[in-house]
Amino acid sequence: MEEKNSSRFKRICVFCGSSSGKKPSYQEAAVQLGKELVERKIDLVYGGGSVGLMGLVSQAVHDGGRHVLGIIPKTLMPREITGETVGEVRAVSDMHQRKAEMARQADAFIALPGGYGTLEELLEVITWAQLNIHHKPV
Ligand SMILES: CC(C)=CCNc1ncnc2c1ncn2[C@@H]1O[C@H](COP(=O)(O)O)[C@@H](O)[C@H]1O
Repeated sequence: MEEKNSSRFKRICVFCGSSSGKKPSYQEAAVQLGKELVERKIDLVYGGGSVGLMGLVSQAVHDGGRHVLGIIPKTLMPREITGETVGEVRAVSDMHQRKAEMARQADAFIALPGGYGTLEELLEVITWAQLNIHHKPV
């Protein structure tokens, strides 16, 4: 069978909810996106949580054997990590550093459903693109 890759993206940043959301379709989409990244041989960078949609997408990518890089402020660890996280977890000092590091590590950005946090992260990378701070697809 022909392989789906080779994507021009090595690692994609996914922004998504720290909760699972109201509709099962959100959870399905998170798992489906994770599998799609695996199929295209793309690694993941994300906010590092094990909760909600963040947990689902990171688990799917990790289960498929791709590298998962989670970037999380130390202070958020008790709140957004329950049990084990998958892949590599990098602790940073604050939210700004987290977003900067996620943006630096990614070749492109994808947002799934989420709350204010997801919206804020997405809008930041959109405005950074508008300001020519980066030229990565959102
Ligand atoms: C309204 C506003 C601009 C608030 C600023 N607040 C935030 N800024 C940046 N990241 C956040 C903020 N709130 C939550 N996050 C992060 O965004 C991720 C998704 O959160 P959410 O479930 O979509 O929520 C979580 O990892 C969370 O730590």
